[in-house]
Formats: sequence, C-alpha cells, structure tokens
Amino acid sequence: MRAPDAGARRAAAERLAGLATPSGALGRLGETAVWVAACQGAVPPRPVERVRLTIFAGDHGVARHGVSAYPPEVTGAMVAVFESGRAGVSALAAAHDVHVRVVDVAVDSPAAGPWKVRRGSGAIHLEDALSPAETARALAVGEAVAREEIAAGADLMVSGDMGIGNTTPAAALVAAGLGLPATEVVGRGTGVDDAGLARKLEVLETALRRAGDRVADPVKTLTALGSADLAASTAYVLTAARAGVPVLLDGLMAVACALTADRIEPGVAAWCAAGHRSTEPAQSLALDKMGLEPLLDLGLRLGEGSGAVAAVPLVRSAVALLRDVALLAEVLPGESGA
Ligand SMILES: O=C(O)c1ccc[n+]([C@@H]2O[C@H](COP(=O)([O-])O)[C@@H](O)[C@H]2O)c1
Ligand SMILES: Cc1cc2nc[nH]c2cc1C
Repeated sequence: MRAPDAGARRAAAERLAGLATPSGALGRLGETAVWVAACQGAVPPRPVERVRLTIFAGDHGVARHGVSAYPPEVTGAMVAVFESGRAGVSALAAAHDVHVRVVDVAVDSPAAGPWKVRRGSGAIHLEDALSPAETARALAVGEAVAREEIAAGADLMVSGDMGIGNTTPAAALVAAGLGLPATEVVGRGTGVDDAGLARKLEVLETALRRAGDRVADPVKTLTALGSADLAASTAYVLTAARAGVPVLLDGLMAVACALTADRIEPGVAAWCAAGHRSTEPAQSLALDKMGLEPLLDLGLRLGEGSGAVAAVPLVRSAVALLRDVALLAEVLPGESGA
C-alpha cells in the first residue's frame, strides 16, 4: 500500500504554519487540510467537490435472535427510502451536495440485482456468515463498486451501511481485529434494552468462540463473523486507498470494515479520516487502533453514512482555509511566524 505523499504533507504543514493565523489556531481543521493535501499530493489541496457515498445494504441472521430493537424487515424498507431520497442521510447529503448510491448486497428480499451476493448472511453464533466463495464474491462487489465511484471522479469517498442486526457482526470484526473480548465491544446498536444487550453479548461470545483461530486472518474473519455487505464495504475502502482516494469514515460498520481492510493490507488507515464518533464502544476502540480522531462527536448512531456526511462541510472548510488564507509573510513582511 502506497502511503499518502510525505512531501506534500510536509509542504502543507509548512503552509499551514505560515498562514495569517496564530500558530496552531486552526486545530483539527488544520490537520485535516494537511491530510487532504497529502492524499492528493497537492499543496494547496484542490477543493473537495465530488463527495460520493455508497450505502451497502444487507440482512443478518442474528437479527432473528433478539439482538436488535427493530425487525429485519426494516432493512429492505429503508433501501426503498434511500432510493426515494427521504432517509436521514438523504437530507444531509442533499444539504452538503453528496452523491448517494445504495447497493443491495445481501438484503433478505427476492429482489435480484447486479450486486446481490445472497439473501441475508448467516447467524454468526450458529454458522459462518458466508461461504469462502461468497466472501470472495462480496469482496469483488465492493471493489467493482469502488472502481465505478473512482471513475465517476470521486474526490472523497464515504461508505454507509443499512442492515438490522449489523452492529453484532461489526462488533465481532472489531473484537477479532483488536483481540478483545465481547464484553468490551458490545453496544446497544439501535437501542436494545438490558435483556437485549445480554442476548447480544451471548451471541457475540458464542460467535467468537465458534470462529476460533480464524480471527487471526481478516478474510477468514469476514467469512466466519462478518457478512456479504460488510465484506463489500471492506473491499470498497481497500480499493479507494489503493487508488489514492481519501475516505471519510462513518460509524461502527464503516470503521470495522476499514479496520479489516487495514488488516488485509496495512496502510489503509492513512487514507482514512473519521467523520464522527458513534455511540458504539467498538467504533471508538477501532478508531484508536487506527490512530484516528473523529471530527464530530454528536451522539449519532444512525449509520447510513450520516456521521461522515455531516462532517463533509468540515473537510471542505479545512481545505478552504489552507487554500485561501493569506500567508503572514505577505501581510507582515519580515514576520515568518512564531
Ligand atoms: O453507525 C453506527 O455506529 C450505528 C450504531 C447503531 C445503529 N446503527 C444502525 O442501526 C442498524 C443496526 O443496529 P442493530 O441494533 O440492528 O444492530 C443499522 O442499520 C445501522 O446502520 C448504526
Ligand atoms: C428506521 C431505521 C433507519 C435506519 N437507518 C440506519 N439504520 C436504521 C435502523 C432503523 C430502525
């Protein structure tokens, strides 16, 4: 994995230090602008115009086992809402000029489609999520979708998710990637009560036990503990990073997949920024491991890519600052900064 451009990073940091602002005054916005410049290999960075979100949708066998506050039928219903442009993320995307696309990888509906791998993924405490061949197909789907987004000219890519029950396999991916027990990664997802949380913990513990030492291998982890939509999302971020297109991460599912992609090919994390902090503990743990600090912390737990899309104006603001602010040396000749 090629790293973002170190020379551009240095030059961008130098330009940031020379702006007509007190040293360090732009805080995280300054750091974000430097990250964009390094990813683009351009100083000042180009405006981040074309932001493209892909929502990977799929159902999860565990959703029939009391781990979610909502029934699995919501997944397919929400796919239709994304298509009608009236979901939570649709409103944010419209406000911030983000292109949205939804890909049905594994919704449990008879709807066929070019990206459908199967109808729902396996209940991970009872069986593998996928066969190895399905994992390979799902990875190929994520790669193909990402290639289309890159060909469409994406300056910044975002992955979103829709799938009742998906916080259980996503937490399992984080447990596997970080070598943590279920107790540390489990969260309330859509808002399960204490009984639901206890069931979810049991499902996670059983699933991790069932996967055994396969957790040491990221692709085998996707087969045993993931799902078709999470595998596709993993390949999407991996493909973006390989192509040198920066990725803005959303909540638990996007981050669990980025972590898995970084395990498949170390160095993916350098192409990622964190849009927001989810309420899910596993998301924060995975972000820490990847060395990423979220731009927003709003208590969001919607998914769909919403937290990342909400952070897009901050990325654009960061780039505008590094592009458009005068240098202190221009306004105060002889002054090179502190
Ligand atoms: O993005 C997050 O961190 C996040 C946290 C909690 C819930 N969600 C969304 O809620 C659904 C999964 O929650 P659950 O309780 O059914 O596992 C799925 O459609 C996600 O997009 C998303
Ligand atoms: C209504 C609804 C919308 C969602 N969007 C992402 N996850 C979701 C879960 C539910 C239940």
